[in-house]
Amino acid sequence: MNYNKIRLYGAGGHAQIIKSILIHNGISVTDVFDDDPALSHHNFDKIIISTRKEVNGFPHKGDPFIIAIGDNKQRYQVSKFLKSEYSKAIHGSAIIDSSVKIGQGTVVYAGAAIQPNTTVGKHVIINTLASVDHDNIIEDFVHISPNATLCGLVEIGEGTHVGAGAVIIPEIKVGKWCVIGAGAVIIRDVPDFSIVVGNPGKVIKMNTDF
Ligand SMILES: CC(=O)SCCNC(=O)CCNC(=O)[C@H](O)C(C)(C)COP(=O)(O)OP(=O)(O)OC[C@H]1O[C@@H](n2cnc3c(N)ncnc32)[C@H](O)[C@@H]1OP(=O)(O)O
Repeated sequence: MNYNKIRLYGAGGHAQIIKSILIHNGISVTDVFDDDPALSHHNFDKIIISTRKEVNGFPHKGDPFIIAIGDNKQRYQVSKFLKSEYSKAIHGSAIIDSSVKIGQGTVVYAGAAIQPNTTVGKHVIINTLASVDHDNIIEDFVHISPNATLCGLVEIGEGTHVGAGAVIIPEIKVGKWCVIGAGAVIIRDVPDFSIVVGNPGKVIKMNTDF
């Protein structure tokens, strides 16, 4: 479904990029909510402060949302509380093959490329100039950072953050809620919850934050 009005949950630095994409695409941002005013970006003047605990008072019904929060765990948590429809924000310069499937709540930034037969889940971030090649499976709540390169037949598990400029060679499976460090080169499968850095990528610790 195409919407011409969208609400944002989150008013930080990541949210301002989503706002910019929506405006370029001719979509109005009707309301912006945040539960942590200290982190809001100066680009947002009117923010409705709300907390996730006010589930009953929150205006779940209305224009669809994008959860405009860069942190994967936070996006996941908000999605569990927010009982609304979701939309997407896709920059006009992104190159996305017509066979690609993209879930609701996902954002694709300037210059990103997504090649044939790739599936991108819900509430995913494909950041600026990221290259996601053919036959990838990107699960929900993933973030592929700027300039990261995912070769063909790569799988990225739920909630994993692939850092800026990381490279993942073909046919690699990265587990869920992992962090791939900036600039890492991943040449072997990565177990769930791993934090991996370096070339070749090595697990340095486990993600205990989830
Ligand atoms: C638009 C945007 O901004 S999108 C956001 C994109 N963000 C990113 O790409 C950030 C990705 N995050 C990283 O690379 C982080 O450094 C992490 C998550 C891998 C590690 O962070 P932390 O858990 O805080 O680990 P910490 O900084 O303590 O480093 C642990 C060790 O790993 C090393 N290390 C950390 N990151 C890297 C890296 N990217 N490459 C190589 N080594 C690294 C450190 O030097 C340190 O080594 P030492 O123990 O020998 O001193």
